[in-house]
This record gives sequence, structure tokens and C-alpha cells, in this order.
Amino acid sequence: MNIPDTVSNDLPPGDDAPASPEDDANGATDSKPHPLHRRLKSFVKRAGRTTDGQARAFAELGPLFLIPYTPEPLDLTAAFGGRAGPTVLEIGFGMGEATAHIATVLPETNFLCCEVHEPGVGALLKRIGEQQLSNIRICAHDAVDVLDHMLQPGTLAGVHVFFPDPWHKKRHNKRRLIQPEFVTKLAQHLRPGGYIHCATDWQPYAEQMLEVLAAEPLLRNTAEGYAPKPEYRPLTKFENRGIKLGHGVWDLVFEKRA
Ligand SMILES: C[S@@+](CC[C@H](N)C(=O)[O-])C[C@H]1O[C@@H](n2cnc3c(N)ncnc32)[C@H](O)[C@@H]1O
Repeated sequence: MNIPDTVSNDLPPGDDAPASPEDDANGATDSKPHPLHRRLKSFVKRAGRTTDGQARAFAELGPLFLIPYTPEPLDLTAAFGGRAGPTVLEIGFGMGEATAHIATVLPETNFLCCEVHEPGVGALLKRIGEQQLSNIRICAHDAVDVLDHMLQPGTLAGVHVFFPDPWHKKRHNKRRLIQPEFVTKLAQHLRPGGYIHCATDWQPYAEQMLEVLAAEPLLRNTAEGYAPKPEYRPLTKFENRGIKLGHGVWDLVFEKRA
């Protein structure tokens, strides 16, 4: 199926958008929440126009590939049309370029992919149609809720977190996805031998990732320090642009201990 597009909406992935209390629908503002009750809010919804092609993909493919968020355990095999297979959770796929590539090179794996940016969801649906992908399902919802309410501990074969919002400013660092409590939660949801693969082009965040992942007792590093880029992860347009500007990229791959 080839769904034509009319307007390119291949925006660079979201960056350090200013956070304000109004952005924060659930009230996790910068104003002193109790640390034990602070809820991770790792994104600010970006504006963005859904193209005609993306809208068509929503209408035609949404019913087949979108998993609605409900705070109840998800039957993963049923969600993938009866296809039992290892399931990888991707958090924040942006426009889905890497996601679609990886789903093609790892056809036996089921990918449950979370993204809150609507044009990105449309873009991935469009790629699913164009590339005839059957091993992706999308939950257009906060991955923190999905993990908390829809996924069972010990079930995931892997977690992909590629170029998560870096939240550069010190006072926004707490919005970073890769921080101790969330990594513990991710590790608990992995099956033994399952992996977490993170990548970033922001060195201070890479350093934080390495420190936090290495400190999680359920995990072990598959490399000494940063990992070589696994073959399945493609160099995206965004990453190539960065590399041309001389920016570094750091991959981290940690495995759940048996
Ligand atoms: C900087 S972009 C990177 C996108 C993509 N992984 C890439 O490499 O191009 C980070 C994305 O993560 C999404 N995101 C951040 N927190 C999220 C969450 N808790 N649940 C789902 N998506 C999230 C944002 O909407 C944004 O599109």
C-alpha cells in the first residue's frame, strides 16, 4: 500500500522545549513535588501539522495498528494479531524512521511503539503501509503509563530509547527518561536476558545514562562503557546531520541479569 504524502512533515525530533506549569497537564511542575510522588513527565506536546498522507494513514491503518491506551493489562499476542514473538517496547519514536527500518530487519520481533507526537504517529502509520510492516503496533500515549498499567513485569525482550529529549537545562534534567526509578521499572519489565538500548547525541545525557544504567542491579553492561552501534539501528537523517556537524553519538546496551 502506498499512501502519497503532500507536505513533508519530517521535523527534527523534539528538543528542549521550554517547560511551563501550563504544559504540565498532570501537575508535575517545577514547584517542589514530593520526590516519592513526583511523576515523570518526559515530554511537552509539540505542535505540528498532520499531512494529508498521515491523516489518510490514520483513517486507513489506525484501526489495524493503533492500540488504544487503557489502564489494563494488554494481551501482547492478541495485540499482534495472534503473533506470539519477542516484544520490544520503543519509547518516543519521533517520525518512525528508525522504527520502520528495525522492524524490517528484525521481522520475527514484535515492536510496541509509544509516541505522543501525533504527526509522528501518522508518519509511522504511513511507513507501515508503504513498507507492508506487520510487526509494529503503536500506542499514541505516554510510555510511562503504558509501562505502569498495560505491560506485565518480566515480559519484554527489549526496550529502545533512541535520542530521548535531552532536557539540556539543569532545572529540566529531572524530565529525562533515563533516571534511576524509571530504569528500575524498565528493568523489571524485561525478561531475563532482555535488553535496554539507548542512544543519544548529547554527551552529558550519555554520561547520565551510563551512570544510571550501570547502577541498576538488575542490569549488566554488554560493553565496557559505551557500546558499538548495533547493526539493526540505522543512521537516521537527523543523526547524519549531527555527524556532519561533528557531533558524537553514544549507544548503550544493557542486559537483564538471568
Ligand atoms: C528527541 S525525539 C527522538 C525521536 C526518535 N527516537 C528519533 O531518534 O528521531 C523524542 C521523542 O520522544 C517522545 N516522547 C518523550 N517522552 C515520551 C513518553 N513518555 N512517551 C511517549 N513518547 C515520548 C517525544 O514526543 C519525541 O517525539
